[in-house]
Amino acid sequence: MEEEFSPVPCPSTVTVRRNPPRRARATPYTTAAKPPPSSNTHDVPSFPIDEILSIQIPQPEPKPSVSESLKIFLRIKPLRILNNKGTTTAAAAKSRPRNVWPQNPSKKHNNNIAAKESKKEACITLNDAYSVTLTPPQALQELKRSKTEVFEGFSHVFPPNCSQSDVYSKMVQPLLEDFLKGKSGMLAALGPSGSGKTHTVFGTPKDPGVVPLTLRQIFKKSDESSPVSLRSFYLSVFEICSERGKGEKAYDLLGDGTSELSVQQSTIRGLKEVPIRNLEEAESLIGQAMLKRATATTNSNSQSSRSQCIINIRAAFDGVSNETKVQSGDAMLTIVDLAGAEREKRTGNQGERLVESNFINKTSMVFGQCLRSLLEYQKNRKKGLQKHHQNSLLTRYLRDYLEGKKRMALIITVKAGEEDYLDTSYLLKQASPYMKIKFDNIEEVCNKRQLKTFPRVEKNKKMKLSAPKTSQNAEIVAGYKKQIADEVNLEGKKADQTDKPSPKLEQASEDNNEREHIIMRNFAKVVWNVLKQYNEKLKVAEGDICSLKESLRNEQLKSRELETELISLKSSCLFSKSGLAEPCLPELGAVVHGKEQLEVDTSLANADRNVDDDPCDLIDSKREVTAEECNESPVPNKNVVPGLGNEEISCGEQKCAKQEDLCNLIDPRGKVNAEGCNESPLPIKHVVPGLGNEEISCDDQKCAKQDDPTPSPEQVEVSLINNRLSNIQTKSAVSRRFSDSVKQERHRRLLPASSRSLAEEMDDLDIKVDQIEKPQIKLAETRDQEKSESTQGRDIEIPAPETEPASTKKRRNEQKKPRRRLQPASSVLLTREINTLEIEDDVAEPKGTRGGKKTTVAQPRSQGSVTLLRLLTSNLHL
Ligand SMILES: Nc1ncnc2c1ncn2[C@@H]1O[C@H](COP(=O)(O)OP(=O)(O)OP(=O)(O)O)[C@@H](O)[C@H]1O
Repeated sequence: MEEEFSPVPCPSTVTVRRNPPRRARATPYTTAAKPPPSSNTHDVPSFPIDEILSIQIPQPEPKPSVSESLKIFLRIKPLRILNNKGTTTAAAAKSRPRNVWPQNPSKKHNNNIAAKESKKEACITLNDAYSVTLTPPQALQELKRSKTEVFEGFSHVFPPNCSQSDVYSKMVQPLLEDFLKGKSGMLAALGPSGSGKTHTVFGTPKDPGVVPLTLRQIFKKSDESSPVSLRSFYLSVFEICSERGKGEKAYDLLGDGTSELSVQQSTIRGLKEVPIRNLEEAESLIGQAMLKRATATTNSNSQSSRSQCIINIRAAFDGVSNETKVQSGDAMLTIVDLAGAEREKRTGNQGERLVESNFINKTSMVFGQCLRSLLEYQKNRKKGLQKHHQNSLLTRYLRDYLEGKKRMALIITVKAGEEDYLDTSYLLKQASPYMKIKFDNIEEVCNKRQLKTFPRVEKNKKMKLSAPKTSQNAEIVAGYKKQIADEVNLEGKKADQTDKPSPKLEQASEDNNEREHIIMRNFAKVVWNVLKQYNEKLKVAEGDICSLKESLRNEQLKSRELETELISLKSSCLFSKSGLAEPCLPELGAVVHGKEQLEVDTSLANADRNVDDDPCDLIDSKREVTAEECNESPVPNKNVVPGLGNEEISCGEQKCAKQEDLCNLIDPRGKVNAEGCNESPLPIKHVVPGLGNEEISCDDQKCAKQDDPTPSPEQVEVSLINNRLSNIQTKSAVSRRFSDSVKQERHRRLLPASSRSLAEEMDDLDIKVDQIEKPQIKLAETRDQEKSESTQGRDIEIPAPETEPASTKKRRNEQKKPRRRLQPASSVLLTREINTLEIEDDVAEPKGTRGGKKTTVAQPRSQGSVTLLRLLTSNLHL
C-alpha cells in the first residue's frame, strides 16, 4: 500500500510549451455548420465584416429567353373511312355532296372512284410519332422523277386511325392550358382540299373536332375550378372569302342579316362577339356558323370549304384579386380553318369556282410566304422581315402570329392516296422548314396600364382586324391572371373547408416568394456596394489620421527641443548676467529684470518695515543710497558692492554716525525730498547695481514727481532717507533754503579760491546740462523748491506708505533711464573738497556713540564753515 501512495518521481527534464499551437480562425462558413455552444452565449463574436466584404456575390446570369419552335402536327387522312354501318368505304366515295355544285352527274362515276381508291396503296407511311416516309407512286418511280422522302421533326404525327380526342389532347390541350392561364394562341389547319381540315377543326356531331372539344373543356374546367367564375368567354366566328375574284370580304358567321363586315385597314368592324356561358350555347353558335359558311362541292370534296374560317374564343378575366388588387386581362384562342389549296386538274373547278380556287390558293401561298419570311428573318435578322402579311386579309389579321410574336401551332392534314402524292409532297416540303421557326415568349410581360376593372360588355360592333392588338391586352396581363385564378381557387378551397392547399395556391406562394427573394437580393446588392464604398472611405480616413498623428508627434518633438534649447539659453544668459553681462535675449533680460525687480521690491518692503520700526535702522539699512546720492562721482573711497540690497556705499564712518545722530531731527521733516541732491551744482547720479532701480538719481525722482504728485511708498522712503541724509550735508541744506543763484553764490563764498573756480566751471556745466534737460524737470524743480520753501516753519507730515503698483514703478524706472554724465576733473576735485568740508563740519558736531566707528579726522575748521554750520543748525531747528 505504501508503494501505491508513493509520490511519482519527478522527471529529470520538464518541457514547458509556452506557445500552444494556434489554430486558424474559424470562418463564418465553418462556424455556421456547427451549432452554437450553449455555454458561450454571452460571448458575442465580432462582426465578420472583413469576411463579408471579401465575399464576391456571383452576378446572376441573364435568363435565356424562353422560346419554342413552331409546332407542326401532321394528320394523315385515312384511305378508307368507316361509315355509320361499320363498313369501310373509300374516303372519296364517302364524301356526300351538300352544296351541290358542281355535282358529279354520274353516280356510277363515284362508284368507280371508290373502287379505285380501295385498290390504291398509301404513299405516306408513318415511321414514328414524329416522322413519316413519303413514297412516290410506281409510275413516278419508274420515271425517276421523284424518290422516297422522309419528313421528320413534327411535333406529332397523327396516324390515319387516330381519333379526334387524340388530336385534341396532343395538340390543343397545351394551347388551352396556356389560354386559361392568360396566354393567347392560334391553331391553323393547312392541307389540300378534302384532306380533313374541316373535319379536324369542327368534326361532326358524333365525332366532334377541336373547337367543340375545346369548348367542352373550357366550360368543364370553369365549372370545376371556380363556382363563382370571374372569367367570361366570348365567341366570334367570321370568314374571309373572295367576291368574284375582285377582292376579299369578311362575313360574320354569328351575325344576322347580311353579316358582311366592314374592313378598314386591318380592322374588321361589326363583328359580333357572343358571350358564351355554357357548352350548349357555344355548340349552338358553332353549328350556326357552320351552316352559314360557304362551301361547295368539288371533285375533291363534296362539301369543300370556299372561305377561310376564323374562330375566336376570348376569355375575359374581369375579377379583382383580393391580395394583389390588380385587374385582369383577356386571352384569345384563335382557330383557323383554311380553305384547301387545290389543283385545277383535280378539282375540275371552272368559272366562279376556279376564281374561288385562285383566291384560296393565293391566300394559302401568302400564308406560306409569311412563314418562310419569318424563318429567314430569324436566321438573319439583318435582312429584315418581309411584309407578306399585307397581301391578304387573313395574314394581316394574323400578323402577330406570323411575325413570331405569339405562339401558334399548325396542323397539316394530308391524304395518303397515291394520287395525292404530289399534293402531299408539295405541302410537306413547304411545311418542313417551318418547324425551325421560333417564338419568343414575350406574352408573359404584363402591362398593368391595360388592366381592366369591370367586366367587359359585349363587343359586337367593332373588331380590330389585327389579332395581335386585340389579344395583346389579354396576354400582357397573363401573370396577373394566374394570381387571380389562384385567388379564386383559394376562395373555393376555403368554401370546401379543405386544409390542403391547392397546387395553384402553392404555385402562387412560390411565385411570391421568388419575387420577394429577387427584391431582397437586389436590395442586398445595393447595400453591399454601399458598404464596400464606405469601407474604402474608412480606410482612406484612417490613413489620413495616422499621417496627422505622425506629423503632430514630430511637431511636439520639435517643440520640446526648442524649449530645451530655450532653457539652455536662459541658463547660459543667467550665468552671463551673474557675470555682469547684458542679457543675451530680450525675453530673458525681461525675465531677469522682473526677477531683480521682485527682489528690490522685497527688499524695499523689508525696509519699509524697518522704517516703521526704527527710522534710525532705516537709515542704516539704506545708507548706501545716500552714499550713492552723494558719492556717485568717482570718488576713490566709494565702495560699491553690487548685487546686495544693503550695499554700503559709505562716505565714511563719521558720516554714518552723523546720520544716526540726526535721525531724530530729520524724522519730523522726513518728507523733505531728495531733490536737494540735485540742487547742488554738481549733477549727481546714483547707481546701485543689483537693484531693480539701480540708478536712483535725484533728477529721476523729480521726474517721478512730475508724473505722479503722490509719491509712492518707495519714493517717499527713498526721499525720506535721502533727505535725512542730505539734511546732514551742508549742500543739501543750502539747496533747500535758497534758489539756484543764491546757492551758487553761497558756494562761491564757501569754497576756497581754487575750488571756487572749479565750482564755477561745474556750474557752467550744470547749467548747460540743465538747459538740455526737459522743461518738465525744471518745472518739477521749481515746484519742489516752492514746496521745500513752504515746508519751512511747519511740520512735515509723512504720508502713510502706499503700495505703488509694480507697473507704475516699472514705467517710472523705464522713464527714468539713468543718464551718465561725465564730470571734468575739476568737478571731481570740487566734490571731493565739498565732501571733505561736510565731513569736517560733521565731525565738528558732537556725535553719539551709535553708528559704529567714527572717523576721527581732526582738521581745522574755518570761521566761515563754523558760521555756516551754525546757521544750518539754527535753520533746522526752526
Ligand atoms: N380523319 C378523318 N376521319 C374520318 N373522316 C374524315 C377524316 N378526314 C376527313 N374526313 C372526311 O373527309 C371529307 C372531307 O373532309 P373535309 O371537308 O374536312 O376536308 P377539307 O380539308 O376541309 O376540304 P376543303 O378544304 O375542301 O374544305 C369529309 O366528309 C370528312 O368527314
